[in-house]
Amino acid sequence: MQKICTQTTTTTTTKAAEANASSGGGNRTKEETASLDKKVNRDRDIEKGDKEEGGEDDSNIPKKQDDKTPKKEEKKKKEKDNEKAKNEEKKEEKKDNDKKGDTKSLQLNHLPHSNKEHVTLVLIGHVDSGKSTTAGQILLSTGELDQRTLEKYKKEAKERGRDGWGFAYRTDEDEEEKARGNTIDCARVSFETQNKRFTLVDAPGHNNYVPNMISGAALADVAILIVSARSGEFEAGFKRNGQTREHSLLVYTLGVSRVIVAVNKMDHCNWKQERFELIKKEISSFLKAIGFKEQMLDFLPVASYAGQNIKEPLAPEVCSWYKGECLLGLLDKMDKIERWPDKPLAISVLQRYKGDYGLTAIAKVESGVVSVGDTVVALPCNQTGTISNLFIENALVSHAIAGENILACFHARSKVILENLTDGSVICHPRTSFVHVARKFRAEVLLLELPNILTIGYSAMLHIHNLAVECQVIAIPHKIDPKTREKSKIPPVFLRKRESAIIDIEIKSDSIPFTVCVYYCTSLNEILNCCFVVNAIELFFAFKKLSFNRHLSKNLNFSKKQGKSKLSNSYLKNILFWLYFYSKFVIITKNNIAIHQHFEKRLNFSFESIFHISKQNKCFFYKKCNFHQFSHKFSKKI
Ligand SMILES: Nc1nc2c(ncn2[C@@H]2O[C@H](COP(=O)(O)OP(=O)(O)OP(=O)(O)O)[C@@H](O)[C@H]2O)c(=O)[nH]1
Repeated sequence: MQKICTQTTTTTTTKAAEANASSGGGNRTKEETASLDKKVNRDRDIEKGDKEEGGEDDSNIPKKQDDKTPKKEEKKKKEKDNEKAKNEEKKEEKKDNDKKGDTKSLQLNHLPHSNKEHVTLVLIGHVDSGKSTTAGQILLSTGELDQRTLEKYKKEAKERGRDGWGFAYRTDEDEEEKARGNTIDCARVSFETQNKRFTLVDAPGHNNYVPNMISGAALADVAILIVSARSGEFEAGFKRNGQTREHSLLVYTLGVSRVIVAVNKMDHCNWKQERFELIKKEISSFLKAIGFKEQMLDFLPVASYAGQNIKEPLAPEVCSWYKGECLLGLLDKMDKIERWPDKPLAISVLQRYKGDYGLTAIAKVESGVVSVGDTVVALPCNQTGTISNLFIENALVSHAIAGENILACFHARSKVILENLTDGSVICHPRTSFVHVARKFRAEVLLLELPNILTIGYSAMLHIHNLAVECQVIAIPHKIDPKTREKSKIPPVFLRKRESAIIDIEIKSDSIPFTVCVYYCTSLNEILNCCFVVNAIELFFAFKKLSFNRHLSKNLNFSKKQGKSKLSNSYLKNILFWLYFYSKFVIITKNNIAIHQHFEKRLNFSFESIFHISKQNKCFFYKKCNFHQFSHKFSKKI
């Protein structure tokens, strides 16, 4: 899963970074080109340094003025000397930086568009509902795709016998994707509206590529759910195992709270209001049942292929009953996403590579601010490094705040190395008290659509951010009464569908430990208040609550009986767990061999710690305690 996704993002982002690095061609925006030109010119100035001493830079100082008065001449001379000294300084600094692989002196202080809020969107929905077409149409409407290129795509699609797939070729660039007419990997593109900047992730809709979709959606803020209004297509996507349902569950558990439902292909039903209302009613009640709040849902009819209701409101002769915003209008007017720029730094790493700027992480700033020159620590490898360069949308920046998707480059002298900066790692400032590495944790779960039962011993894969690790349910200390919310005193032997319980999870010993950022919130309920989802075939279950309990050792209540579960392994099939970390969930899937092997290759860490929690000033602070101490206490209790 991760491998495939890596390729896509690396090709888009790496290429861009490399293009910048070499100051070569590439698909840059005007601002990027301007900033790079600036940088190159400055480089040249510095290189020329000595030569300019000979008076070549006098062209900037009109000679006539110099001759006017001796005072002025003196002043000019002084200025010139100062400039020379500055050039010398810059030259030295640059030499030094070049040696270190650091280009701090070349940084831009601000992005040209930094006053606009950045939002990451993910396009989700059943296969062929029109996600890629919508992405193409959005890019065309915002000037990120030109008509000529689109015509080329359309022609190519026609030649391949896929007339109508032209728009999709903007994001489905891969040969296989074009040949199949399906998105396989998540593609990332950027666009801007009047008030906002967006990164748009086009996720695959096909059932086979759900892991790719999870990876792509892991860092999204808002989802655009594309539902086809075409007769039979909506029904197929919305049936029990359809991806309209599955993707909605996934994004919810990945922490997305806002969904824009675009009912697409309205041209197929002649813009009939009844069809739209029926779809709206069904999807709305389903999304609310998952846990989305009504006020966070928007519905609009569109016909992406013709670009109707994407950039411009609908003409009355096309559709007289819809009076709301068009898609780009809705996106532009969306409420600000809550961010934590003033909290400690936490950057989740999507992927990493070694490029012209050295070790580079493709990442998202989840909280805090990161600046060029910052000393940071990567977890779980616990290796330090210095940020030498930061890129946002291919532009060099001096800092990046919460919410931004970045390329973070490490100084050549950094201790952190490529092999250890695994996907899903978290970068934070050293000695931060809220990012931790763990092997064990406790969570409250609600089991939805569980065909059989759940007992101690479930083996599964845990996904957090972009990381997947193997884990196991090691205890079910309490069942929770759905009405009173009281915890049972006796540990249940097993759990059934729709039951809620406290369970303890352990990361398997040969697996990479995972890094947990505990986001700040105003009350414990806030951190714990979430919903959870279960899918019938996949047998998902969700951790409703994450509670790194202060008295974990006291509360833990392993039962020897439970340990000797009579249930056979046949029950332990394809599980997906969801664990919520404020706005982030962890997903656990069982028997995902590809992921397992992928991680096994690089698993050589051994962090053993659990959390203790205390509450101070409306924030949560965690102290690590040694796992062995914990086990000791625990075994004493037994
Ligand atoms: N009539 C009509 N067809 C559309 C519309 N939007 C998309 N299509 C067609 O639907 C088909 C699938 O579109 P895609 O954009 O590839 O669908 P997708 O959801 O990205 O597909 P996957 O990524 O493979 O899940 C193409 O033939 C499009 O031309 C629309 O508004 N009206």
